[in-house]
Amino acid sequence: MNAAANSAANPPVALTIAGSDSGGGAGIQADLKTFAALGVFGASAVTALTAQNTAAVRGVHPTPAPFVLAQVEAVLDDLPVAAVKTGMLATAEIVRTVAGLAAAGRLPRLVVDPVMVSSSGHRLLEPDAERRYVEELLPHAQVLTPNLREAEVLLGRRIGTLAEQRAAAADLAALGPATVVVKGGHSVSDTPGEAVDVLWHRGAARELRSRRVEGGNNHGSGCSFASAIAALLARGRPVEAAVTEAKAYIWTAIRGAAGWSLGAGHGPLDHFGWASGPAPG
Ligand SMILES: Nc1ncnc2c1ncn2[C@@H]1O[C@H](COP(=O)(O)OP(=O)(O)O)[C@@H](O)[C@H]1O
Ligand SMILES: Cc1ncc(COP(=O)(O)OP(=O)(O)O)c(N)n1
Repeated sequence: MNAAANSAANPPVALTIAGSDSGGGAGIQADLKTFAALGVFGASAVTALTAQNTAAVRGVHPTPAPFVLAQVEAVLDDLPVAAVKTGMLATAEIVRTVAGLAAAGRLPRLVVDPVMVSSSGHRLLEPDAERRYVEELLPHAQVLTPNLREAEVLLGRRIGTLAEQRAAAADLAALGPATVVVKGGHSVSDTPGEAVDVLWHRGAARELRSRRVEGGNNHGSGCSFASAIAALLARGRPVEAAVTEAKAYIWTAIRGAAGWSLGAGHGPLDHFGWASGPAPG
């Protein structure tokens, strides 16, 4: 079957290239839930197994890079993938493999979430893979979505204020991605009470502001935000609309889970709006 063809009767298809979170809150599990919630059929290539729950990452078992390639090619050779999201890439070899696919033009509407460290503090990317992101993968990203800490690593400098967050978005765009969102879930000092993301698009910075939801259930918020952007791109939204709608989606998902007590650590999100609709079961 021709992977580029998609009948009008079919749902849009998106692919996530990311790690598995056994706890179900982040990684491919969050990505596939987000795709489904936004009306997109999700395919996946698993870059690593993690033994993880809401409180800790207990172990990481990366996939050999050639097998990541085999998964991605199996999907691309068969399904009409309209957008791709990358998350935890784990090793320098996997970053190189994904960058090679992107350079060959095989990853449409590529959203890169440069996952490096979990909120529980565990490394999810080999340190020597950080340079490869900058040199090999970022030039092919359509949208880049670092959190503040990841933006600091990619640029090699501290980001402590909103002005610095805005400058970071511009400087990251200069590395190649057409659009950059520097996420503010881990707030800079001058935006208390708010989650302020900075969107760099078409040469200008814009702030996407929302009230900060208190309660601490935000495990997988970065994964789900990037997946929402990819899903909305797969549905044909222009980039700026996709990012704005993804911000609204993630706020609702975080707020919906604010009263949940799933797990002893940072709990997962309400991807399907269960808190505001009929309760499951
Ligand atoms: N407590 C919160 N209240 C509202 N929005 C939040 C909160 N935490 C994160 N967000 C939003 O969720 C998205 C993911 O951000 P962030 O948590 O910084 O990413 P990551 O999970 O990669 O660290 C962003 O749009 C951010 O503004
Ligand atoms: C397998 C896996 N991938 C990514 C993450 C990080 O998730 P993210 O949404 O970026 O942030 P936190 O949930 O860690 O705040 C992960 N933990 N596991």
